[in-house]
Amino acid sequence: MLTAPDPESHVYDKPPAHANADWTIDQNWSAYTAEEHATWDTLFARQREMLPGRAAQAFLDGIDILHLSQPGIPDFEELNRILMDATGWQVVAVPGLVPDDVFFDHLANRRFVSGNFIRQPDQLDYLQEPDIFHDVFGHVPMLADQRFADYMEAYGRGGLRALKFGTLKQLARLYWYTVEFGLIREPEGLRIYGAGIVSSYGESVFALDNDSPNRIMFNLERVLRTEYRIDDFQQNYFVIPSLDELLRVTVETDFKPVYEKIADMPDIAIADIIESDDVITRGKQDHASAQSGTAVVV
Ligand SMILES: C[C@H](O)[C@H](O)[C@H]1CNc2nc(N)[nH]c(=O)c2N1
Ligand SMILES: N[C@@H](Cc1ccccc1)C(=O)O
Ligand SMILES: [Fe+2]
Repeated sequence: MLTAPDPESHVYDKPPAHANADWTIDQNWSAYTAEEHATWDTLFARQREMLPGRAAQAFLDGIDILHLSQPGIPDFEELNRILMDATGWQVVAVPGLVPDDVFFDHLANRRFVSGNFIRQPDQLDYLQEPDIFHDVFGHVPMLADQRFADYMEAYGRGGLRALKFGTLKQLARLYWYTVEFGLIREPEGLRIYGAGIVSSYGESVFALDNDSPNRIMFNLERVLRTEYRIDDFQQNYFVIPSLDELLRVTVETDFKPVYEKIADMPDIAIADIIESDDVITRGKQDHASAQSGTAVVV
């Protein structure tokens, strides 16, 4: 069984005994039970029904290129043969959240880290930490796209730089609002490509159709300054005009002067709209205001 009975059990401060020095472990694919494979199939079937007309073209292409519609939890050995061939990326298993420098180093070397455990059948809709469904179904299809593959590698290098500059908080917001919760404008309309959206049944509808969140055209400085919440659907989504444009303003831009410029500027609160915003939808924010309790803001 590769399950997560206790969320705490997947957070470590040094590699656990069964892990390698770079925190990777064996996926141990043959240990998945029939029930665990069935959980993957249930999640997959639900999402694939949702995604036509919602997911970005690059994401849909990735599902096909990687043969992800085969039943059962993917075996990384098989998946990596195709992924390596497509873009030179690999998926490696880790026991849970790994430290920032380890995470960035893997990305910079075209290795995407994935949890090897899958959520329990009573956690289909919500999970605190990334399991293999989020990590593989959510993230890996985009890695079959050459442009996104280059973006993620450059992000890893950028992460190692940000650690030196003390700007991790700002750079992590870029990951959040693109890799995890990004929207893209395609000829037929807005589409989702962020892994946190595409792997979520509820958010894949909410992010596009609900009138609660803001949808704002992507602007680098703006995103680096914007707080985010980790406990509920997002209150802001940022829309990139294309993957080429995302690469132009990130991979081809030196962030050092950007970090210096925004160092003196205030952070932007989660749902605020600022004057320079190119707003697509001004959200009513009724979903957020209906929730009790305070948001966990980062
Ligand atoms: C910004 C920071 O590096 C980021 O949150 C990292 C930390 N460690 C991680 N570890 C795993 N396994 N997966 C992740 O997505 C991350 N994210
Ligand atoms: N170009 C950025 C790094 C980066 C690349 C791609 C995505 C995100 C960040 C820097 O100079 O630090
Ligand atoms: Fe993720």
